[in-house]
Amino acid sequence: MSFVFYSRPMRTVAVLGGGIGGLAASYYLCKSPQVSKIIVLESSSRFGGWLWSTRRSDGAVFEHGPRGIRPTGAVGRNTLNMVDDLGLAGEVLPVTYSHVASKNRYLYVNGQLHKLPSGLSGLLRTVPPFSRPLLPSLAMEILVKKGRGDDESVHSFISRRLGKELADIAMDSLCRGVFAGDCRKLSVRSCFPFLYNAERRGGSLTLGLLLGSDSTSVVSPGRLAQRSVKESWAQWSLSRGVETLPETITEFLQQSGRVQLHREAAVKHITPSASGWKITMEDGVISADHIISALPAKVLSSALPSSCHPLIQELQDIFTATVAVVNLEYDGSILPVTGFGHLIPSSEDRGLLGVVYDSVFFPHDHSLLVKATEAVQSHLGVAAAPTWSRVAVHRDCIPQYYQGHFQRVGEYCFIKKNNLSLSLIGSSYDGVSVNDVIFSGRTAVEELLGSGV
Ligand SMILES: Cc1cc2nc3c(=O)[nH]c(=O)nc-3n(C[C@H](O)[C@H](O)[C@H](O)COP(=O)(O)OP(=O)(O)OC[C@H]3O[C@@H](n4cnc5c(N)ncnc54)[C@H](O)[C@@H]3O)c2cc1C
Ligand SMILES: C=Cc1c2[nH]c(c1C)Cc1[nH]c(c(CCC(=O)O)c1C)Cc1[nH]c(c(C)c1CCC(=O)O)Cc1[nH]c(c(C)c1C=C)C2
Repeated sequence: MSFVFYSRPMRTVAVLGGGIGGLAASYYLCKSPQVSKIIVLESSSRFGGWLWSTRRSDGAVFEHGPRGIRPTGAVGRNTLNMVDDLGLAGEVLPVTYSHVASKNRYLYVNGQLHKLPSGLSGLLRTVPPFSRPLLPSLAMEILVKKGRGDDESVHSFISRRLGKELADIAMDSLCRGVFAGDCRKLSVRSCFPFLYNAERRGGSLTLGLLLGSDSTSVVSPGRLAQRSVKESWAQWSLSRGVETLPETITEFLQQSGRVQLHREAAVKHITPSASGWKITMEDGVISADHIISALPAKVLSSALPSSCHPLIQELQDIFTATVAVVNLEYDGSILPVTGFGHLIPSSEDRGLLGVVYDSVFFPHDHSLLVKATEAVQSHLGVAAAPTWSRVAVHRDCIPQYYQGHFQRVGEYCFIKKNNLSLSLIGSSYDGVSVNDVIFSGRTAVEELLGSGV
C-alpha cells in the first residue's frame, strides 16, 4: 500500500458524508484559501443527516432528530459563532434556565411521573422516586476513593461514587435520553468525559468540578455566544427547525464557488493512489489529495481497502443504536404537566426511552404509532386521539461508546503511523452532540491546514 506524504499545497479535499459533520468541515475548509477545491459526497437526496425537520404549511415544525443544542463550553460557543456567521442569529429560539422547560424535567417510575428535584430544598428532602435525600450522597461523594482503572461503565462509576439508586434511575434514564443506550455498557470516559476527568483531577466529582475543566480548547465567544451567557440560555433551537442549520451551510458552500456538492453519490471504495486517493462511487471515480470522512464508522470500514486492516476492525467494533421517533400532535393544551418531557429508566420499560411531549422512542417498527399514543395516554392521562402523527425509524443513528472506546479511537494512530491523508470526524468518535460533531469538523480542518480557522 502506498501512503501519501504532504510536500505540496492542498488542492482537492473530498468530504465523505453530508451530515452536519461533513458540512461543518466543508464550511471550515471554505474559510481557508489553502484549499482550491472541496468535493462533498452524500449518498442520500438531502444534506443534513439526522438534522431533519418537517415544516407544515400552517407554520408548525416537527423535529425528527435533534431539537435542542446546548450553548455552553468551547463546543457550544463554537456552534453559536458559526450560526452568527451564517446570519442565523435572528432565527435562534433560546430556552433560558428560568423557563419551565428547563426547570421541570420528569422521570416515569413505578407507573407515575416524578418531577426531578431542583434547588437546595429539593436536594435536602426525600423526593420520590428516590428513597433518600440526594444532598448527603453528594456530600459523602468527596470521601469515596478515586477509581483505579482507565475506563469503567457509566453505571459502575455512578454506583461507586453516588450510590446504586442514582445509577439505576437517574443515570440509566439520562443515557437513554442522550445515547439511546445502556449505562451498564456505555463508557464513562467517552460518554461523560467531564465526570471522568473531574474524578481524576480532584479525586472526587465535587472537587474536580469545582477545580474546573483542564480543557485546552479555547473558543472566544462571539456576539451570539455572549448573548447566550447574558440571557442564561440552557439550550437553543431555530424557528424554522434545526434543519435550517445544514440548509444554510449548504447555501453558503454553494455561493463560495469552490465547493462541489453531490447528492445521491454513495461512496463505495476509497483507494490510496500516488497522488492521494481514488474515490469510487456507483457511477464514477474522483481523485482527491485528502479525505475527510464524516461517514458513520461502519460505512467507512466497508469502503477502506483490506490493507487498512487494523483500522477496519476498530471501526467495525463501534456499534450503533436504532431508534424510532414518533411525532404526535393533539388539539388544544392537553398535557397535565408542563416541562421538557419525561425519561423512562430501563427497569420501567425497555422499549420506551422517553417523551419530549411530542416525540417518543421505540425499538420495533410495528404498531409504533399505537404504542406512542398508548404511552401518552397511560403516562400523561391524555385520552384524546392525536390529530397529526409521523413515525420515523432511524436505523443506526446513534453510536454507542462502549467501555474501551478511547482505546479503539486510539488505534487511529494507524492513520498517523502510515501517513494516511485521511481525517475521521462525526459522531462515531469523540462526542455525539451536534456541537461535538461540528467541533470535530473544525479540529480536523485545523490539523490538516496547520492553522486556526
Ligand atoms: C433522534 C435523535 C435525536 C437527537 N437529539 C439531539 C439533540 O437534541 N441535541 C444534540 O446535540 N444532538 C442530538 N442528536 C445527535 C446528533 O443529531 C447526531 O449525533 C449528529 O447529527 C450526527 O452527525 P454526523 O454528521 O456525524 O452524522 P450523520 O448525520 O449520520 O451524517 C452522515 C451522512 O453520511 C451519509 N452517508 C452514509 N453512507 C454514505 C456513503 N456510503 N456515501 C456518502 N454518504 C454517506 C448519510 O446519508 C449522512 O447524511 C440526536 C440524534 C438523533 C438520531
Ligand atoms: C429518540 C432518541 C434520542 C433522543 N435524544 C437523543 C436520541 C438518540 C440524542 C440526544 N439528546 C440530547 C443530546 C445532546 C447531549 C449534549 O451533550 O448536548 C443528544 C445526542 C439532548 C437531551 N435529550 C434529553 C436529555 C436529558 C438531553 C441532555 C441535555 C439536556 O439535559 O437538555 C432527553 C430526551 N431525549 C430524547 C427523549 C425522548 C428524551 C426524553 C425526555 C430523544
